[in-house]
Amino acid sequence: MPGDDSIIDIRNLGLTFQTADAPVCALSDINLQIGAGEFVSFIGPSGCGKTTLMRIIADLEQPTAGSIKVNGLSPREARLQRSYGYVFQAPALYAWRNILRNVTLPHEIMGTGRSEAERKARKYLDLVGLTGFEKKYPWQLSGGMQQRVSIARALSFDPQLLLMDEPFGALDEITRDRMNEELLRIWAQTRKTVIFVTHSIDEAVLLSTRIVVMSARPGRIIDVIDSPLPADRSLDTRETAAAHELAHRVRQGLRAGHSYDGH
Ligand SMILES: Nc1ncnc2c1ncn2[C@@H]1O[C@H](COP(=O)(O)OP(=O)(O)OP(=O)(O)O)[C@@H](O)[C@H]1O
Repeated sequence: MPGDDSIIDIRNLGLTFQTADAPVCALSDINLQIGAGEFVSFIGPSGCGKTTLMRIIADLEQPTAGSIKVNGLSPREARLQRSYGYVFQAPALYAWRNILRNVTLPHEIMGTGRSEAERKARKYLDLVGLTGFEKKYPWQLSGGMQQRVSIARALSFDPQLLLMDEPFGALDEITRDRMNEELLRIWAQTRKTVIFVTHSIDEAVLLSTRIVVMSARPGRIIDVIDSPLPADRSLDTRETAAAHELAHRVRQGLRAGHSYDGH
């Protein structure tokens, strides 16, 4: 269990959006600590606040209750220190820049010298298996490959923490399986702390060391499950009895969470 060295420390956190008609309570009473090297997935019904929670961690939204620390810092300080990389559902690549230049862009903005930016970009493109594609443009790559570029870009600052918001949600199942394998490999190699949002029970089971099950709006934590699966995993791990049991518990949590729906 993570202690004071938590990468993420969330206490009694809530967020209510003030909208024109009525306040929208997106998150309520969230408590969670995440330690270094964990792979934590958030799973829950649409609209339960998963993206909002990621956005709070990334300093893109401000909580209206409670507190949050990222790497021991406020989200704003953590953002300024580039403590995390963010991978969105869509790859968000620039069509007019080739793959190498897409990864070097944030470094250029930060004022990193060109050769250093390229060295980093090449290193992380290699890690995600895209050596040889540096000169291609995004439209010349498949969806899975484009998402690998955005993972390389997120990793290229060598952040301790990787935030991934349904990164493979738009991919077909076969590509998604391959990306899951890739991510297992990258995680084993880099030991980043990963926070991962998904709608897929299979994906959460395969990848996570902990699974956080959330209820329908207002998003609350229904269950936090430590994975009993071995560290060394492959797609076949999903077929084991332990994985089936884990999936069953996630499903039960999701079902219980739905009873909050409509209050
Ligand atoms: N800026 C905003 N103003 C008002 N309401 C918002 C705002 N952003 C999000 N919401 C609402 O807060 C709730 C949580 O949204 P969020 O996108 O975090 O859910 P989610 O769990 O990520 O959903 P999905 O799985 O569909 O991506 C939703 O009901 C959404 O409509």
